[in-house]
Amino acid sequence: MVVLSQPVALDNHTSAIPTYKPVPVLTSQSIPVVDLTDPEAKTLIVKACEEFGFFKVVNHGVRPDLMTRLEQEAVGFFALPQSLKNQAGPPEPYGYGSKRIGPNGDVGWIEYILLNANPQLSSPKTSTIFRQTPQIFREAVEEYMKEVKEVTCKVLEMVAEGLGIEPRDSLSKMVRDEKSDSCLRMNHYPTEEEEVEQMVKVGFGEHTDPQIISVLRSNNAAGLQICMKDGRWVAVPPDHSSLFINVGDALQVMTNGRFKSVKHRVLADTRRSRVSMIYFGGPPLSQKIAPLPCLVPKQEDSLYKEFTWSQYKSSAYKSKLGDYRLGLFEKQPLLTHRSNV
Ligand SMILES: C=C1C[C@]23C[C@@]1(O)CC[C@H]2[C@@]12CC[C@H](O)[C@@](C)(C(=O)O1)[C@H]2[C@@H]3C(=O)O
Ligand SMILES: O=C(O)CCC(=O)C(=O)O
Ligand SMILES: [Fe+2]
Repeated sequence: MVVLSQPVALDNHTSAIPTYKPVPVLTSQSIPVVDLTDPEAKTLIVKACEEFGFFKVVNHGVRPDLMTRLEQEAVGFFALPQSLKNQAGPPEPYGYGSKRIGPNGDVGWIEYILLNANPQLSSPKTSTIFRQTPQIFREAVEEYMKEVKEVTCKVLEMVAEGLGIEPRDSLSKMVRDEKSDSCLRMNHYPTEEEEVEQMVKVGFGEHTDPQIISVLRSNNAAGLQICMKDGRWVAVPPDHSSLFINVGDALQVMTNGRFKSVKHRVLADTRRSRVSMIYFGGPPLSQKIAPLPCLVPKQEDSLYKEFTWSQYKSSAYKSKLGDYRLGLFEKQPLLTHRSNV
């Protein structure tokens, strides 16, 4: 496995995809695994969210054939001629994108499709994606999203129970809401013919996900790494039959920092193509986000200002991938002692 030293070269083809000389990183045996059918699951989830902001889920209930079918459809789309794929881009923010991530100059060794989870809000570009391939792709997306949304809500209900938040659907109802601003991303980290020996490319630079939680499924190609509390990077062994959960910024705020949104990245192994699909469980745009009163009995202990998801999202889209987006929404610490000078 690898960690990054300083970038040693820039890819001249795409101008700025950082390429690094690999140095060893830990491969984690210690990433928590939660069996959703375990009666202790809620306690284990809370512990994992506090310690890592990340965990793996087994017995999640998403049918394996749905995951495989969506992966195959995505692979079929990514195999189309570049000119056809480009008709579905550039993403704004939904649609097909290649190498550029977001609107502020971030790049990676990646191509992707970003879809709004709400079919009523699908953009003309999204429709173009489906026009390139048979109807089966649209169906695979819809069926997968239905089941992965259930897992998302189940995990959020377990979080609520584990933290003693009432009612138990306080968090999950934001994702179940028909106006929920959730999205699905399918990422493809391609192989490269001309392999530069002993180099890794940044597929998706380090960042936290802005939403409540993200639910990730990938094929068996490695690449995902998470950052531990002490700053060390840990490689996550891929497992195509499991799902991986990330705590997002909105959940960090609602738990008043008890859960931390996990910093993560993908370092592409250009000998093996990685395909991942991530469901980002988000609240409605008008949803107010603030520490939950039951977790912060004294208002003055609240670490964050209240904001709407719409405000956070606009702010996120003005930021670069690696920026600390929550900084703007933190309360200033109260000065308890005045100096006489
Ligand atoms: C650089 C950016 C891409 C991103 C929007 C942003 O300005 C900052 C957050 C990025 C991120 C990370 C998690 C998800 O992949 C994503 C869809 C999201 O909601 O926030 C992406 C955004 C994107 O690629 O549009
Ligand atoms: O592709 C992956 O494995 C992770 C990508 C990711 O973090 C994201 O899309 O936000
Ligand atoms: Fe992410």
